Amino acid sequence: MGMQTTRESNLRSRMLLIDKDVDSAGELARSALSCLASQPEVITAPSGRSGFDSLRANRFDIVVADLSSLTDLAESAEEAVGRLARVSEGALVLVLSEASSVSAAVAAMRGGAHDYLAKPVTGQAFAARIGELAERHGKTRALALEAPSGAAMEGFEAFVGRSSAMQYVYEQIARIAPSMAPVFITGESGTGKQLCAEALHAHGPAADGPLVTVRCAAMPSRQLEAELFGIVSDAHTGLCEAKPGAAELANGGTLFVNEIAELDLSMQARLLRFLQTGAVSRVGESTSRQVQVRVICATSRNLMQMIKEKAFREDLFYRLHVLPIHLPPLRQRPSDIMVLARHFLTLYGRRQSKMFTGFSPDAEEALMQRDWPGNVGELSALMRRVALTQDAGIVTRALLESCDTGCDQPTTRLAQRQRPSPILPMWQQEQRIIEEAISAFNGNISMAAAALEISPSTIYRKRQSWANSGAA
Ligand SMILES: Nc1ncnc2c1ncn2[C@@H]1O[C@H](COP(=O)(O)OP(=O)(O)OP(=O)(O)O)[C@@H](O)[C@H]1O
Repeated sequence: MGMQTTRESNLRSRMLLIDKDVDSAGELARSALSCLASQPEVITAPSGRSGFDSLRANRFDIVVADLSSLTDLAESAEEAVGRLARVSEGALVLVLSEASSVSAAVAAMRGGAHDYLAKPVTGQAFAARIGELAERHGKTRALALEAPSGAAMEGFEAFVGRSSAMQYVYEQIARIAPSMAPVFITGESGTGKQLCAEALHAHGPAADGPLVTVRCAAMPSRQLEAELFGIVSDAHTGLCEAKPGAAELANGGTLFVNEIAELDLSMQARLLRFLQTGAVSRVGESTSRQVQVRVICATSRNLMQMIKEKAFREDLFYRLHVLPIHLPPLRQRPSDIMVLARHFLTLYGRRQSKMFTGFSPDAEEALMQRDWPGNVGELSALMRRVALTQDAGIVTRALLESCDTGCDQPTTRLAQRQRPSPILPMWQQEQRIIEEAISAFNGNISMAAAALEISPSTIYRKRQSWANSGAA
């Protein structure tokens, strides 16, 4: 049997589904795609070889292949997936397998698959995985995939955003909030780490207690110690006033230590002792008092690298890194950009008693093209300036550019899109970053992968594809 088209072809992206059981595969695709706002055209192929032929003849955006249907393509699963991946030309490759075996997953990833999913798969899980993959590989726009329309949450607590990456964050927060165990939030500056701590606290067992935040950046160690653990008054000089620290004030609630990487080694030792004993003693005090707090900490820095450089204690890291949450940068969830831009424009407009009706198409295009190194914080600041500068109505690109002068990252300003040359191809930059990480960890791929926040199998897969293309 040849190819079957299961949807009409006036749609933007195309998916190839290779499965010997074309009927159930088609059924899976139909139920999965009905969850997506924009539905790709689905072509099914009953064997590896027919799928391979379709890939050679047509361009696809997504390839989904059942591993057991590829046996006519090559003897080993790795080789079969490799052959498909090589003719897929930039498509996302997702491999399905009946058995959730580690070897099948490893073979698929080594062959060049972007991800692996064990069967049976529900339509919703399938759609969510494709959405995640598209986000991770920056293909959301190309694939015109949006988060599931019915199921997606517009936001969560103070978070705004309905991308699949943020759906995953909301789900993680809801899942881990009820525990008292420490949470470790990672994410670039402006991705919402403070909001995440607030949402965790609001949904946690200590929600009735206080949430006390300490921001460790740019504070002298002595002051930070007093800030965290409190201080007694100096009886001799009378210069300082007694005050409780954040750990004490958070008793019965949550202590949020933001920018934890800024703690020096002596403060790290002090925090570790506190986590081990639950006892707080103020600076200058010989006694201590017991407190009950949930600890959340956050960083935008690479702690694995700091541990390697002996700038951060490994034992403290593992004590804190119990429930990790990663907040994705805005550039990896482009479907949130305009949602957030409208949200902030309305918010700041209202504060100025101004009514904005939206953005001109070229303004939208400019916002969508920007990299947002300062993430949501940067977008929020830009919208605040727009609301202050313009009276009301439509926001144009020219206005955005004029408001962009105060941007912290001048190289990304809307008016200055041209980058320094030469620009290396993405794969070469990626190869350099990955190889540098591997050598920084003396060839230890697991540690390099952890530092880069990707899976080891991604590194293996990429190295394999560079070797195949002669780039290694
Ligand atoms: N998804 C979101 N929805 C709405 N507002 C957001 C979102 N993410 C971040 N913000 C807003 O962006 C700003 C920066 O967020 P926040 O301070 O939580 O980031 P952060 O990761 O803690 O940044 P930093 O590391 O710079 O402190 C805040 O005003 C926050 O309210």
